[in-house]
Amino acid sequence: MSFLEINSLRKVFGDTVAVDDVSLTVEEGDFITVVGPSGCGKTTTLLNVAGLQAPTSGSIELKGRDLTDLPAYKRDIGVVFQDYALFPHKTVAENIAFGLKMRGESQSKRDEVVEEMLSMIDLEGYEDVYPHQCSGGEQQRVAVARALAFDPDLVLMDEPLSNLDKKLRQSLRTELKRIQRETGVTTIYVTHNQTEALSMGDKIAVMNNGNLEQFADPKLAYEKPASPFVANFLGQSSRIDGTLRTDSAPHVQLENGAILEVDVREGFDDGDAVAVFLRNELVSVTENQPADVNAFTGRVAEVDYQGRDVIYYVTVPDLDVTVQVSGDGRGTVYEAGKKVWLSIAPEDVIYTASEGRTGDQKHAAVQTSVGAQ
Ligand SMILES: Nc1ncnc2c1ncn2[C@@H]1O[C@H](COP(=O)(O)OP(=O)(O)OP(=O)(O)O)[C@@H](O)[C@H]1O
Repeated sequence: MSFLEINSLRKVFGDTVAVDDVSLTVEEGDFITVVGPSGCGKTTTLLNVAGLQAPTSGSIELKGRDLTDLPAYKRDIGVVFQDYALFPHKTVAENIAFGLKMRGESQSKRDEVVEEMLSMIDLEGYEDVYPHQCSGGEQQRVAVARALAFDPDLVLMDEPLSNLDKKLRQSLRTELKRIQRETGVTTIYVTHNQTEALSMGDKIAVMNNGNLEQFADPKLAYEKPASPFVANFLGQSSRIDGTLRTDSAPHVQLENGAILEVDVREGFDDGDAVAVFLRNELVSVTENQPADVNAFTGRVAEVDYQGRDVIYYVTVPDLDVTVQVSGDGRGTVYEAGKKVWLSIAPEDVIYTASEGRTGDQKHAAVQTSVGAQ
């Protein structure tokens, strides 16, 4: 039995299937990130776990207890939602102590916990301050403290950092991870930001269209995606379709006859239709022909200089696609029209079982990921 078990969760609103069929098991102390494009069912999943919505079907068990008929306030679950604002007319201390007060804890116990929480979120001395006197980042830290103060079994966070600027979001990410490590509280964290999901999660759940596409260690999901959707969603890459050949030099045979050497992935057989994803940071771009096996010549079609990095869109006739690659912005920056060589090591070539091709995919070879920030 796992700490949290979500079994075949389904939630339908009229004609809309918000969550189709999601099953997920979470171990105690884990920090799980849930990521996926807008409307894929992340928030609905969380609301059902929190008890703020009732599932159409399926069940949720926490510590072996079926939560289905348990109201939200009896679930021992702390929530931090993007629009779940602090109580504006209560001080920071009163906000943090709210759950404890509801439980009938004494004033001295509440004061003790508030002090402990304020120290944890680095806001000592903020007891009597009101939310409107706090910055956005401070308010979110107070919201986290409020969710943790009553020592919940589980904490659910829905895009808690999305209203903050990039720099603050990065520092709060680190802080949230530290707080979670210190408290050891099992946490489910929803975001549409892939970097956040990969960097924060002990495990990452990738959702699409109300379903769970992959639930795995972030590195595994990034390097061995379970589906073309996951490969495309986690990271920037260019897609090419072909057929896997697992003879002496394993390779993917592309439709135009070109060959990309690859490592063989467990579970794949000779003749499988595969979708190859060239991660833009794993493709090298050079002026001279490299000695590597997977080397292709092409022409720079577009240059996107970003300071430290430079992104090139290189048209490669042999691969029949425009490949997106990142180069070093600090060195020589190639101009549009320049002839260059692209190469990628066989072990860096990512592929998944192809979901069946449509005519559109061939022409949409440059796949930028959705929602990257
Ligand atoms: N109360 C509701 N009534 C009707 N439809 C809803 C309701 N809540 C969600 N939906 C629909 O269910 C689907 C999933 O929504 P949900 O909010 O769970 O997605 P999400 O992945 O959290 O999206 P976002 O990242 O934009 O917050 C969407 O199509 C949404 O419009």
